[in-house]
Amino acid sequence: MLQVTNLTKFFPVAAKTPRWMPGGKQTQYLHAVDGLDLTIQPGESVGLVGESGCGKSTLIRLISRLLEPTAGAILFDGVDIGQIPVGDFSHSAQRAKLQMVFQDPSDSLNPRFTAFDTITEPIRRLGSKQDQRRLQQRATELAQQVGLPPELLSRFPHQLSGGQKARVGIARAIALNPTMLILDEPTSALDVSVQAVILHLLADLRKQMNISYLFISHDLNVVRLLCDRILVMYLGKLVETGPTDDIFNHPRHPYTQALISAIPAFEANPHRIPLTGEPRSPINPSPNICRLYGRCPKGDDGCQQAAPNLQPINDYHQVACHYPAYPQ
Ligand SMILES: Nc1ncnc2c1ncn2[C@@H]1O[C@H](COP(=O)(O)OP(=O)(O)OP(=O)(O)O)[C@@H](O)[C@H]1O
Repeated sequence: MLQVTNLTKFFPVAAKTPRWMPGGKQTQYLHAVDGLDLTIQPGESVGLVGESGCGKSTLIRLISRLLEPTAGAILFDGVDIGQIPVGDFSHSAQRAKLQMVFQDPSDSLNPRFTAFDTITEPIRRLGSKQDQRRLQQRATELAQQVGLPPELLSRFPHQLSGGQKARVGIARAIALNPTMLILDEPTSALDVSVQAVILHLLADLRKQMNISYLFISHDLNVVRLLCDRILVMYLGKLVETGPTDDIFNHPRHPYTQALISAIPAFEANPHRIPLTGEPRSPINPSPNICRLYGRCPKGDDGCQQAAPNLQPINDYHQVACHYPAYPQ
């Protein structure tokens, strides 16, 4: 269904070397996505997890052709969509089959569109031509499928609750019977009780429609509920992949272990490994975890001590790996 090979995105960042130094000012590159391979089978639900700044959004913007890759191929349903120019992709046949559900429904819905306009927009843009009565009928079917009362179809986003807006975004995404959905933290902006309802809706839709999911989340519990397999991303690379239960029960990579041990529990966990940005705990000093990746403006000494392999470049920390040799 989806096969990504050696996908790479480098962003140019301002060079730190002053112009007057030998060699002059050189452009350096931030390796947001760094030679990444992944495959998703038909009907499979795959979770992508990783800390803030590891490259998740860049990866999905590449797959959904919102960004041009530096290198690599993106094969979707046998077509190398990486070759379709970014401007043409939104009108292509592949776009109809590859849909997205975005993070915050309040931000992603057009405030000037009613729920009906939003849900039927992909049909009008990419589907077969349909009269208004048929569109109304399809919008009602979709609203029922996602649990949105059809009488709300005439409302604008500001007249809907967070959960209702999330349902509108999902109805829009499934309007053209896609084979794959990319879900970018679809429930992170919702309060916890609504989150659970929307996650169950997504699980049900997958069963009914046999759609593949690429599900991005910070929340491992959410991924556990919805995904067959997990990809763990760190500094632009996949550092571990495996069936969900294996990743939870036997995480192999130190970063995955840190992520899993950070899942909130009722009792304090003495073996918890601090994640990036957290103060190191006296119980587990965790010397190889960079606490400041992406946030340290000048590569400070504390950071150097916390991660001896760290090599600050410009305003970012670019490192091959903070961890000791890891058995692949
Ligand atoms: N257009 C850009 N130009 C330069 N750097 C960028 C650009 N977009 C993203 N980056 C950098 O690429 C890295 C990866 O960013 P990305 O948004 O993909 O991370 P993320 O894992 O999605 O983070 P979050 O979970 O916080 O959304 C970050 O260091 C970010 O600052």
